[in-house]
Amino acid sequence: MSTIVQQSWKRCQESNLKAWEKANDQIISSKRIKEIIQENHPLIQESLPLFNKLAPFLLSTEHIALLADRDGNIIHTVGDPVFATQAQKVQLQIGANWTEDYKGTNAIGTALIAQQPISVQGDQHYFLENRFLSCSAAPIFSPTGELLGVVDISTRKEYTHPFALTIACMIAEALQNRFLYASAERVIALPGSTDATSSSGKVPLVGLDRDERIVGLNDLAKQRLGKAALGTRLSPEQARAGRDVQDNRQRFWGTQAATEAASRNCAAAPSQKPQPVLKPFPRLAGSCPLFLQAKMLGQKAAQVDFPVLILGESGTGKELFAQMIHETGPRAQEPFIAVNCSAISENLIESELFGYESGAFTGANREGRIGKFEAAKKGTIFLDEIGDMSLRGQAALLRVLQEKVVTPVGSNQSRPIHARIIAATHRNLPEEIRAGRFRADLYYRLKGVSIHLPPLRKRCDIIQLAEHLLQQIAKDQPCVLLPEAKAKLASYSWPGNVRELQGVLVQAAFLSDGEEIGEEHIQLEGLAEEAEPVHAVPSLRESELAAIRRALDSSGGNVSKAARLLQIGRNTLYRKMAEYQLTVPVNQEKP
Ligand SMILES: Nc1ncnc2c1ncn2[C@@H]1O[C@H](COP(=O)(O)OP(=O)(O)OP(=O)(O)O)[C@@H](O)[C@H]1O
Repeated sequence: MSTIVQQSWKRCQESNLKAWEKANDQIISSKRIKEIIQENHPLIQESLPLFNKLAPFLLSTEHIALLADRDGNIIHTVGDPVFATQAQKVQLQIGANWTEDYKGTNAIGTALIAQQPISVQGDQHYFLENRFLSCSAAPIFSPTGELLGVVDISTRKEYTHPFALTIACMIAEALQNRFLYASAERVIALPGSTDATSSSGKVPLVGLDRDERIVGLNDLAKQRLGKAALGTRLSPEQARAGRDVQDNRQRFWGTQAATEAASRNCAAAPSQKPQPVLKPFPRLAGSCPLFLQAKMLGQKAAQVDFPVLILGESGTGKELFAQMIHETGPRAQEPFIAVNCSAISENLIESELFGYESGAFTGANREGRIGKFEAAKKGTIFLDEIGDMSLRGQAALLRVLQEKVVTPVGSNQSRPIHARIIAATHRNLPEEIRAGRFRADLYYRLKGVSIHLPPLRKRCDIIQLAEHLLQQIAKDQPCVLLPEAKAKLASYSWPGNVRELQGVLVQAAFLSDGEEIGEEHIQLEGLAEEAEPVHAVPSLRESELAAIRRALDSSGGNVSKAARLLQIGRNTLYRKMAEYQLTVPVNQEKP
């Protein structure tokens, strides 16, 4: 174990965290997540292009990349949905806090404290439940040296990759450079940057303001000049010898991919290529970060021709999503043909998909019929419920994907196909593959880009979505949701997702017979009482109270120690204890 990890374990033990117990698994409230995302807007803004560039490479590798703010809150993730689902079981997801206080030794929390890049592998995690993970994190600093957050790459411990830490460091460094470019009038590379340092792709960069004062340094420049150089002027010799690089930042990226990302997204670079314009998905409503993340992937997928696999529970909007990808892409003028694979009987699947010749089988149309692939022409074929397709159908489909031709039943002439393929399923395909019900080779062919649509119960924008749907339902007579109705909608678990919400709202609009929808008009399936509260998110006050109780427990009533654990001042803690009417037993109270 590295010293950093050992020190972290010691901190966890001193804080009385029990490795075998469940780690604190609170997810912050959706309102607070929105605030945190707002507060970290520049960090997210700068990170998005890098994360988006990385995302396709993570897709089939069971890796995810995460961005956490300086307080350890996860604010953005991309990567393989299969691993993302496993990671969610230990709250490695947006809205969770991964500081050591909550999650013990882990890459995000420990990198924040150590302020250094770190890998935490399997058993090095403090909590037993996290020991299936392998995580590598690198802190992100502003050009003036403040800690802004952490980039983390995580996977299962069996898939540990030695480059994960390097990639996390590269992203953190790239982000730092982006901030430097954004904050400085001019950026120069210090002399000597073409020697030994350049082989590592690193260059000492100095950001200068209009008066030629140093306003930012990257790590290497900080090592050279010292942090005290901030606010001073470079010596005339240094300034003369420095190379102006404001327009050449792509040199500082180690990889071609990163180079492209840099040149595409660097706001200040005159040589900037235009950003690919992502077209809006007009009919898809929602503002939840989980949903927006999926939407952004969909918008990007619309611009390219890769196969797309949309995953999500029934009623989450998979078909509508596929339509949006089609309608906003270059094939929009061509047909969109949806096929429900679960509704076609096994022996008709070939004739449905590939067509048949006249007299191919009893009951067939006399003239024959073209199949769905040909009907889609140069448009999109949407294979819904692909997880329910028979193994025979899968074998036939795989052949078509490999050979790009179809042979109608009863014919020996194959015909080329040109349609783009989007598939969707509510099933867990890796599990289906393990059970022998789905072909792995077909899965990998279909999942060029996989997009996971969150179930409604995990979304924090239910009310916004409800209001959007209501507008569509009651076009002529606008309806308003009263606060109690909103509360009822927000506290239901929505097993039928958006489709169920739509149905409930149609009924509510009908029952209310007027402009206002009250609680009594919202008729749920009677599951509400059993259902977990949506998101199981405690309020901010509840979380704060729980954190304070826990800190006091861990510190055995020592208020100073509890305040340190909470990273607040002792007086603040006393004030909050008074506010929550918390007392420490007299015999336990220590200064
Ligand atoms: N984000 C959204 N904004 C507006 N309407 C939505 C959204 N998501 C889903 N819907 C609506 O919800 C209904 C169900 O969506 P859709 O049929 O696309 O779901 P699905 O996941 O394909 O369902 P299934 O798996 O059962 O086929 C549709 O009427 C769709 O228009």
